[in-house]
Amino acid sequence: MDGIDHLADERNKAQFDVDAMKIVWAGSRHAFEVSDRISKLVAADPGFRKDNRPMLGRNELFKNTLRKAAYAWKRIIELHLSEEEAAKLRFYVDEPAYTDLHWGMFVPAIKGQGTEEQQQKWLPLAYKMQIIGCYGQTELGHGSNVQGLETTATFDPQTDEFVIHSPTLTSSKWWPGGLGKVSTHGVIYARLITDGRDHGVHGFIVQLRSLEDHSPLPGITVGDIGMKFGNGAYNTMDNGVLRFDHVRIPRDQMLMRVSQVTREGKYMQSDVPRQLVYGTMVYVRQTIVADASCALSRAVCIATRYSAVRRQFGSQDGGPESQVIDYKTQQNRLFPLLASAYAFRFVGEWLKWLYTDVTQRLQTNDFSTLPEAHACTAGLKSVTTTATADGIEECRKLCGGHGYLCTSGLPELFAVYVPACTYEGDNIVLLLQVARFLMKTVSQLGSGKKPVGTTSYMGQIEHLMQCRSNVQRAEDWLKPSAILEAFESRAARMSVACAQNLTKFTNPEEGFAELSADLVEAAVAHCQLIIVSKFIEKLLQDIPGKGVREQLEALCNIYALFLLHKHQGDFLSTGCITAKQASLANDQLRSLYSQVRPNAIALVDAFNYTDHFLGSILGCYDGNVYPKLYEAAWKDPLNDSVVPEGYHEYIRPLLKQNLRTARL
Ligand SMILES: CCCCCCCCCCCCCCCCCCCC(=O)SCCNC(=O)CCNC(=O)[C@H](O)C(C)(C)COP(=O)(O)OP(=O)(O)OC[C@H]1O[C@@H](n2cnc3c(N)ncnc32)[C@H](O)[C@@H]1OP(=O)(O)O
Ligand SMILES: Cc1cc2nc3c(=O)[nH]c(=O)nc-3n(C[C@H](O)[C@H](O)[C@H](O)COP(=O)(O)OP(=O)(O)OC[C@H]3O[C@@H](n4cnc5c(N)ncnc54)[C@H](O)[C@@H]3O)c2cc1C
Repeated sequence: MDGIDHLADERNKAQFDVDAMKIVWAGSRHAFEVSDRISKLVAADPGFRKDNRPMLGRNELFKNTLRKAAYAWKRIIELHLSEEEAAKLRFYVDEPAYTDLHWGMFVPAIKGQGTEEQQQKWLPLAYKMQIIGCYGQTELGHGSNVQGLETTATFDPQTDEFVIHSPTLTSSKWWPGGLGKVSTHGVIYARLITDGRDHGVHGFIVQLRSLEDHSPLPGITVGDIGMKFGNGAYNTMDNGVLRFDHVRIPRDQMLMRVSQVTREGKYMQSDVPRQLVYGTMVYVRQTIVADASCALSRAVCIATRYSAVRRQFGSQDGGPESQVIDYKTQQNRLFPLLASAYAFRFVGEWLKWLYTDVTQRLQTNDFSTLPEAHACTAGLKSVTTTATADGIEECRKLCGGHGYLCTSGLPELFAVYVPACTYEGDNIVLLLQVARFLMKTVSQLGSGKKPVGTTSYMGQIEHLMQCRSNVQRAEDWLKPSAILEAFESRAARMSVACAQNLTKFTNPEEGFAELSADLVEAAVAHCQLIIVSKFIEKLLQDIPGKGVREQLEALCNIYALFLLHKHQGDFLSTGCITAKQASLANDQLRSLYSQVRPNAIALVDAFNYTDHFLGSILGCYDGNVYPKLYEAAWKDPLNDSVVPEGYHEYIRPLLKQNLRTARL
């Protein structure tokens, strides 16, 4: 606007090489270059404008999303973008659309659960978008309890077909994204019934709409489920409702990698575990963890830049007031979120590696690491999305009143992000899955079976049950070994306490239900340990760039000590640390805030977000907030006329009536 960088002084304070940190954040130089190029391409293209979203009505908003999705696809083809580049384009376009479910769930479901033959038939059509698919699992009556789904797929040996049917209102499919108005096909989950026997839930490819005129096929009732939380936000997505009235599909449209139905109607299971039917969810949960760091870093970037611009109180001799970022209370709320964004980035990287490893093993029929992959994706999805949703709202509050304006970008970011705590598995339900995994691990400790992977710390259970932290000075908390021991012993003791309490119940399921709140806390402790330890492992790698390692060490320590402070009840009640040590951790935390303070703006610059992507006046790169806020206000449609519409109908009569009353 005025061409001046109002944050230049802040940028000059940085004690590290920001460009090198950008590469660490992106994951590699190549990833940085792709991300940088595609983000600029999207930002420069008026076809991807998004600032008007909160003002649009649903129909207009949705049509605009359809236009953008088609335009994005056109650009992907024209520019010959690779899959990696296309995925980045989707990310920077920053608008939930049916394509997310097509590429993110429909295609992976066919890849993971379809036979070679089925993949060869369906994937080329899906890759060219000649068919568009959704993931139809959840029903009006059942979401979390997948085994409770009611839709049926009954094999008819006469015709070699399955009959897909919604027997009750509650069996209506409800929520699938892309289903409401767009999808031509869906991977639909239904109870497989052959010869009167129920074999549980399986996936089927079902055509929903005509490829000629888009009308629903006979027997199919389909539509959108209605407006969701917030303006704009997730309302660009057509989450749908769907009912089947005895819809027939050929037998070969059952996804048959895990189990098969023969021409004669015989049900057969491969030697792959039935849990692979849930494989698409494992894949998406892993992507959601990586996405958490993106959403949180975006909110933190806005709040950090604005906190450096915003001044309140503390003016001396007529000088400027204090930057709000210098208040310790602001730092105590903001810097742990900054540290969390980095922590989630690195754990997301690691989880991607774990997922790739499991997928490779599955291809060679090695299923041994599947339970851990399930527990890690479920638990980390839960912990990172909860912290991110809460963190975005905290960032809004950190921006004071202006954070409540749509032009801050934060209300829409919150509204679009918060369903991540529910979709792809309710966060509490997922933590209970982690708890089951932990209880199994604890129960096997005496059996000689060595715990591996993320539970390998349980291998030193005797030590972890009795060790006492040897921290004596605040600086001792900077030692990774001190942090790891505290987090490992807290997690181990909480799990063991739950396992011991469970033995008091004769019926283990009853005990599990009764103790579920404690079990969820144990699962959180375990997941937080994973995040802390993966951050520490990241620091063991070669990290080039002046001062970059030092900044990451400070952020890692902030993340760990902030958690220790927040959950000190756990650490104290399990006897892992003393009250004095908890207090020393807090002293160290304050000193780390002072260390990060001069680097704060550079640490958020390292995310390399364009102003277009941030979509926030408060977070704009040049920090020139006030003129932009002032100018944007005048662009609001309410200011199109000086006297508002409705004045003659509703304001003037009131004023006139008051005049008459006053005269009386
Ligand atoms: C050209 C390119 C363009 C590029 C564009 C790119 C765009 C990409 C964008 C991608 C982003 C994608 C965005 C997606 C947006 C999200 C949309 C949201 C979609 C959804 O919400 S889909 C619906 C999700 N639903 C759920 O998550 C339901 C939650 N419930 C469950 O998962 C299960 O029912 C639950 C809770 C696990 C219980 O199941 P149940 O069978 O009753 O289980 P048990 O407890 O009895 O367990 C049995 C046994 O199985 C193990 N188990 C359970 N789940 C799994 C699993 N997933 N994997 C492996 N194992 C599993 C469990 O541990 C038990 O094991 P035991 O050994 O103990 O027997
Ligand atoms: C924006 C959005 C997009 C979605 N997209 C899709 C999609 O594309 N495809 C699809 O199939 N589905 C989709 N879903 C559905 C989503 O996967 C489910 O909503 C989710 O799995 C949660 O299930 P539920 O709604 O049945 O919640 P419920 O299970 O009914 O949860 C209600 C409450 O009960 C609690 N609860 C449930 N079970 C237990 C338990 N065993 N122990 C303790 N507490 C429990 C939960 O913690 C929660 O507090 C989407 C949902 C949303 C919000």
